[in-house]
Amino acid sequence: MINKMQTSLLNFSAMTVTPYRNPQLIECKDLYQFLSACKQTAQQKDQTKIISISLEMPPVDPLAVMAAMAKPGQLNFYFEQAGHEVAIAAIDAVVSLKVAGSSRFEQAQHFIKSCFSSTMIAGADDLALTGPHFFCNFTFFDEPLNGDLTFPPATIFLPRLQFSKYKNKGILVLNIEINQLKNHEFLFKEILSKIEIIKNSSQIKSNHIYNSLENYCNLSFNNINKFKSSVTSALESIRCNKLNKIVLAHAVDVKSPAPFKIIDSLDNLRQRYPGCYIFSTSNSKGQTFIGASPERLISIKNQQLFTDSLAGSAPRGTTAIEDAEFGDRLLSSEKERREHLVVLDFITQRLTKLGLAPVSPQLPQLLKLANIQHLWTPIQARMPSCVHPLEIVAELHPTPAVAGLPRKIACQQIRTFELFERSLYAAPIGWVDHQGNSEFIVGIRSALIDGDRARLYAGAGIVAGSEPDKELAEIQLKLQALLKALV
Ligand SMILES: C=C(O[C@H]1C=CC=C(C(=O)O)[C@@H]1O)C(=O)O
Repeated sequence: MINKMQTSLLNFSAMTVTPYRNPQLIECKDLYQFLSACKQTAQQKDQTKIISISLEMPPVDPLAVMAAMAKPGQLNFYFEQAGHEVAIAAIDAVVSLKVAGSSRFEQAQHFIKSCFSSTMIAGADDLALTGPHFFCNFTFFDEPLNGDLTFPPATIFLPRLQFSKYKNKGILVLNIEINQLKNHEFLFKEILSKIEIIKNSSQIKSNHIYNSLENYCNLSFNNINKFKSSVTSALESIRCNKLNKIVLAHAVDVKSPAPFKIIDSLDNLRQRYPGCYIFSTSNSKGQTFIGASPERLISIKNQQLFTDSLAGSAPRGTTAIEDAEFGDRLLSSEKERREHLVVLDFITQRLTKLGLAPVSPQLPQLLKLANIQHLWTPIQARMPSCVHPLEIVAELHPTPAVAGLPRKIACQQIRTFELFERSLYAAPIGWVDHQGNSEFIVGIRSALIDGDRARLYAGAGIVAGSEPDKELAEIQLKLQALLKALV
């Protein structure tokens, strides 16, 4: 049976069971009784398949929890915004869906809705990031070329364990299949042991080793000329009015003397890029997609939608004066402003089409990251309750910040110009919760890690007036920034 110390650690006095949307509050004295109550309630509701229990915990680092608990062969997800003191680790799947094709966002939405309708939600509900969350990654294209299924076009999963930290609070969400409750004594012990592992997750020892390209065997830098010739051809399409804008990317393959360490690389990324969204998502075959993206596709909190137009770039200066000069030049460049406006107009139109009323400032601002600065316009809108977050994702992806305009022609040309599969590069990666909250980022400044090999991706927007050498310099800047953090 549960002992007194464990009971007090879990603070069950604040705990409630909320079956479906009919709040029926049941006070529990300890976890064991609580599980019995869940079992009984679930038996009464015969459609219940999953129980989601949220518990307040000490504010342990979710990356340390990931290091202690994630195993190869599982679906895993990590997400952190260091500047906003929020991080989430999602480990292993209770239920998952993998689909392809043009209806993938719709299928994902139906899957999530149907799972939520058979989930009993219990425990702490007055904290951020409680309750079940579905973690999703979608590839850039809805069908892979050459049957590349490293990551399927859509992967959606409900984790067995989700540990988040928001400011000074830790939140554990356990999602449990109902049949596990049959043996709730065993389950109870298992939960306690997980709680112990989380509490004892030792801190990540930051070693701040930053790499340079010399450390790696570079497998594919020679394609760099191909990138420049693609930019030249794309400029020709723009000149002939076939295209207004296209975003062309380049991939670099590197081989390290030893397997890449995902946790250490994520730790490096969060230290170096606190203003970015640090992420990793692992398939169950040993490959991980990792990155530090400055670009938010959507963030929905309490029915308020936030998104960004992010396009137009300049390097950071080495002195404050040089940095301000680069920033001023970026803000006043007609070419960069045009590249930016295409994205802003597109997002505004797409949201309006869905019945939203987006608002944004008149002029772009500068978003300054450690290695680069961008033109940035934040966009806000109230979310109607009838619109699902994935409808917004489906409508926006891919924006002209990563594809181009007209979107269909740009996407066709990307497939002919780029010699590699984009996979999760520049694609939506994020989560959806049971209350309509959601966060999706665009998977840029990213790499696919497979043992000792990494494929790094970076792209740049091409519009009339773009110069192949400058675009190449921009993507090299982006690639180097990521490469330095991979260890
Ligand atoms: C496509 C990428 O960046 C986009 C986001 C911000 C600025 C961009 C640019 O200035 O070209 C790109 O549109 C990338 O980094 O791979």
